[in-house]
Amino acid sequence: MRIKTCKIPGCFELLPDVHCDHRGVFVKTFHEEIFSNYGLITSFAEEYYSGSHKKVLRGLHFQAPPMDHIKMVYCVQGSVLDVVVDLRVGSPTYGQFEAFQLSADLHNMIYIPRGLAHGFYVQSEYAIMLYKVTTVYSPEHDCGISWSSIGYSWPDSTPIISARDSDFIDLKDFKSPFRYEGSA
Ligand SMILES: Cc1cn([C@H]2C[C@H](O)[C@@H](COP(=O)(O)OP(=O)(O)O[C@H]3O[C@@H](C)C(=O)[C@@H](O)[C@H]3O)O2)c(=O)[nH]c1=O
Repeated sequence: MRIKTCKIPGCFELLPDVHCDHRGVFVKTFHEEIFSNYGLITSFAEEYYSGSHKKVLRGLHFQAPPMDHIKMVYCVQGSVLDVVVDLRVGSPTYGQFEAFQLSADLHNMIYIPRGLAHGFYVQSEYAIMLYKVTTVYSPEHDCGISWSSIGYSWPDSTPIISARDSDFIDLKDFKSPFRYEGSA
């Protein structure tokens, strides 16, 4: 597995080894010792996935403290534009976004530290996104900021979104509970 640092500190793009043969591919997405050697968290509390149609945009989501979490995401079917936003006050990239192409063909994964909002836009006919998170789902702490308020040029100005996602506050009006601590 190769680990690429990103613009936003504590965020990493993980590139697992891909074993191809006449049957298809074999990809290992988590290995405790490798993660530990890279200083990444090895204990996850939940894993889940979503399936979404083309033009769906989900996000931008995070869980507020004390239920904030590290999140690992990857696309096992289709392709998405995956976007994170740094909400950690004091971070050198506070308020900035970073976008990644994630796809089943690229086999890449994003390791997202606490204090970042996350979302994605589906470019393929259908996309399945898989997540590992370090704290359990807590509806009272499950929050978001408006996808259209972060200064990113999404490829679609009228994506398919949930009612909840359409009501989130703009980034500029958001009072962040997150503080940058110099690492993930
Ligand atoms: C996230 C989540 C949702 N749910 C429920 C709530 C709701 O009834 C249904 C769908 O929830 P949502 O609309 O929030 O699903 P979704 O918009 O797919 O939420 C996800 O979005 C992306 C961008 C993320 O980063 C994820 O962490 C997660 O927040 O599933 C759970 O039971 N457990 C969970 O962990």
